[in-house]
Formats: sequence, structure tokens, C-alpha cells
Amino acid sequence: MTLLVEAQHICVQYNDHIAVNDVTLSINKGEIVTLIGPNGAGKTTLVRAILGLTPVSSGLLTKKPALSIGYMPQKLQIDSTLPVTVNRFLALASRHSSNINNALKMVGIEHLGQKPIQAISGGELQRVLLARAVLRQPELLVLDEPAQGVDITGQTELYALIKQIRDQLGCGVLMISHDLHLVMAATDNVICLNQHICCSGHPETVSNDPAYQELFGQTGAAQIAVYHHHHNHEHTINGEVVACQHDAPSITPKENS
Ligand SMILES: Nc1ncnc2c1ncn2[C@@H]1O[C@H](COP(=O)(O)OP(=O)(O)OP(=O)(O)O)[C@@H](O)[C@H]1O
Repeated sequence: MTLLVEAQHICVQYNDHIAVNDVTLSINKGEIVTLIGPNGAGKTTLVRAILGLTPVSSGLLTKKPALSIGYMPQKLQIDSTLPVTVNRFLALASRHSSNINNALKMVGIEHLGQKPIQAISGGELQRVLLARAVLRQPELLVLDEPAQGVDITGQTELYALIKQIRDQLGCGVLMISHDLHLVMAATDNVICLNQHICCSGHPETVSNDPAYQELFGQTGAAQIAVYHHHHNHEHTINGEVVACQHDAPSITPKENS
């Protein structure tokens, strides 16, 4: 097993706000790790820290030497006054047309190469962004809410596609998602983040856990962006953990949760 990324007790702070607190995780080659958590939980911050875009305040973050990373951001601003085809858009990231053709084929949209990017659907745009992330056949694929704005059928297909790309490239995948029920089938390890890691585990263990089913499975909470779940602790406004009497741990509690 090749270790791609290892974070040990990392914290990320914006001025006096601790966005990511004492997070320890690892991502191996061929493994899909999914970060879930409520809005503002620090998921994007953690991903940006792993990408080296946001500095880590403390802790140790190590990456495989010369690790190649493909990144699919949560949002992309495209200037509507500058019409650009899908091929041209991808050419901004790679000059090699064979890479572009392979990437378009890999994500199943080779027919869209000549289409103006402003004229494609939301689901197609997500695939274009995914194609851009896989252009250079990265060792690690980082996807920030890849199924955002995609309808439910499209989401299932997109997660299946991500799994297929992992199999094809043999890369590791770190993904942020709110689509818990859909992501379950397409992930090896789920990490529930709320500044710190509240719970984590293999999706099968997690999804068979009655507490998990009660929290996420039956309510359709997975389909909405903001969800609630119970912890054996609460957070202060600064993210500090305070004890709480009434809640049982939800998934696999960490020692410090
Ligand atoms: N550049 C920044 N400067 C100051 N605070 C920031 C910055 N970026 C994020 N934050 C704050 O850090 C916290 C975590 O934000 P982050 O975007 O990482 O959360 P998230 O889990 O990705 O949220 P969402 O699900 O809404 O995308 C939030 O309180 C946010 O306001």
C-alpha cells in the first residue's frame, strides 16, 4: 500500500478562528476517502491544506515526494462574455490534445469537445471539471463536492464514474460530499468532520450501524446540504469540544470525540 498523504494532528486557523482542529488522517493509493460534515465544518479548508493552498498552523502534513494531484474545485467562474469550447478550456490545463481526448473519453463526454462551455448543462460541466482534474493522470484526485448541481440519477452515475476512474488510474481520491447515501457505495473510508474528526469508518460498518441509519438513512438527510447528527459532545462557537450528557456516539467515535 502506497501512502500518498498523511496528516498528523493538523490544525488550520484563520486569525482567531480554528477551522480545522487536530485532524489525523491518511490517504493511500487506490483508496477513496470521503469527507462529510455540516456547512462550515472545515472540509474545504482541510482539502486546501492538503493541496498546499492554505498553510497548516500546527501538526505535521506529509505527502509522497513529487505527488501529482488533480483538483476539481467546488465552484468555477466562467466569463460568459468569453465564449470558449470545452476543448479550449481543457487546453488551458494541458497542451497535449491526446491528453484532452483521453480525459473526455474517461468521463464519457468526448462528443462535447467542440461545444461552447457556456452552452453545456450543469451535469456536463461537472464532467468537464472532472476531465480537467484527470488530464495528467494524477496519483491523487481531490474533488470538492463533485456532484453539486447534478440531479439524483446523474449523481449516482457520477460517483460510479469516480470509482471507475480510481480503478483505471489506480489513484487515491479525496472527496467532499453531502450526498451521504450515494457516496456510501463509492467510498472506502468516510470521515465525519466538524472542525475535528467526530467519527470515521468503513462505509459498510457505518451504514449498518443502527445509529447511523437513524441519523442519516431514513430521513433523506443525505439529500440536503445541511444535516444534523448527534454527538457525544457539543461545540462552543469557537469549535471547542464540551461534554454533553444526552447523546450516544454516532459512528465510530474517536478517542477525543
Ligand atoms: N479565507 C478564510 N478566512 C477566514 N475564515 C475562513 C476562510 N475560509 C473559510 N473560513 C471559515 O472557516 C470555516 C470553515 O470553512 P470551510 O469552507 O472550510 O467549511 P466547509 O465545511 O467546506 O463548508 P461548506 O460545506 O459550507 O462548503 C468557516 O467558518 C468559514 O467561514
